[in-house]
Amino acid sequence: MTMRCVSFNPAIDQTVTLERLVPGEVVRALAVRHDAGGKGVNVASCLADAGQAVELHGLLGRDNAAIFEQLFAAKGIADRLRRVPGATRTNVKLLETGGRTTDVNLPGFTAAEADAEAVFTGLAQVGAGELVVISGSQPAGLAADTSARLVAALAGRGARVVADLSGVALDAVLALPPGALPHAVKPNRAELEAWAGRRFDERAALVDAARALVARGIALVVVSLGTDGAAFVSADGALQAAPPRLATGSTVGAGDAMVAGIASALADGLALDALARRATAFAAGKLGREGAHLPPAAELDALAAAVRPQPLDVWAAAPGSRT
Ligand SMILES: O=P(O)(O)OC[C@H]1O[C@](O)(CO)[C@@H](O)[C@@H]1O
Repeated sequence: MTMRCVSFNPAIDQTVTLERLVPGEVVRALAVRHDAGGKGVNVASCLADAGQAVELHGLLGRDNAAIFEQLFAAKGIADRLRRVPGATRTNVKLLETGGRTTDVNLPGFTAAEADAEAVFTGLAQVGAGELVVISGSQPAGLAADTSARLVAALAGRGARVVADLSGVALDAVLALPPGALPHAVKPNRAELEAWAGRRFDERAALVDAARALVARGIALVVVSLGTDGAAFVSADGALQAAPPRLATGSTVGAGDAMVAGIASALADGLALDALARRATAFAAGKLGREGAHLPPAAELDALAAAVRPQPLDVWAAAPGSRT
C-alpha cells in the first residue's frame, strides 16, 4: 500500500563542517554540502530506502525545486508537492568535528491558505486504515491549526496519522477531541515538555505525560530521547530502546528516520517490541550517514536484532534518572 507523507515546509539542509564553533569569531569551514531535507522529505526518503512506495504531499518553493526533484527521481518518490511562488528555505547545520550540531533554520516562502486547501484536496481520497505521516513546521502564511485540521480530517475518515510536530502545531493536534486525534505522535523530550508546560526533572514525569496521551486516545506515543533512544508507549505496553551503537557525525534527520521506522512498522502490523526495534534501527542506521538515507535492508535487520528494548518503568527508575 502506498504511504503518504506530508511536508508543508521542506528545507534545503546546508551542512557546514567546522572544527569548532566560536560565536563572535571568524570560523573557516572544512566542508559544505546541501541535501534536500525537511522532516516530511526525510521521512519519505527513508521510507523509499526501505522499499516502501511513497507519495509526498505538501508545498515546495518554485525557485529552487531542482535539488528536491533529483532526490524524488532517484528514490522513486511520487512528487505531489504543490509548487508555490518563492524559494524553499535553507537550514544551516553547523557541524563541529566533535559531533555537536547547531541549527540555524531560515525563513522561506510564504504560503496562502489556498495552498493548504490544495494539499487537503490532494489527500481527500485517503480512507480508513491508510497511513499518513505529517511532519515538520509550517511556513509563514498558514494558520497555526493547519496541520491539526488536516490530522482531524484524515482521522475522521479512519486514516492512521503519524504526527511529528512541535510548538503551536503540536499543541493544536493534542487539543483535538478523541476521534480526531492522530494514531501516533513522536515528540522529542523538549517538545513534550513545551506542550506540558513544565520540565521533566524525573524520567517518571515524562513517562506519565506519555501515558496520559495514550489514555486520551492516541494509540502510540513515542518520545525520542537523544542518546537514550526513545520511549514507546501504547495500550499494549511501555518500552525504552536505544541504538545498539552510536555513530559519530550529523544527527540531523535521525528523528525523521525513527518516524519512518514507526510508520513502516505500523504498515506491517508489528507489535510494540518489534516496532521499537525497527524504529530504533532506522534511526541508528541513518546516524553517521550524510543526508536522510538508510543502509541496505540486511544492515537494518542486523541493527533491529541487536536492539534490546526494556520496560519503560525500569528505565524510569534507573539511578540518576534525570531525563
Ligand atoms: O520543520 P522544522 O521543524 O523547522 O525542521 C526542519 C529541519 O528538521 C530536519 O528535518 C531534521 O529533522 C531537517 O532536515 C530540517 O532542516
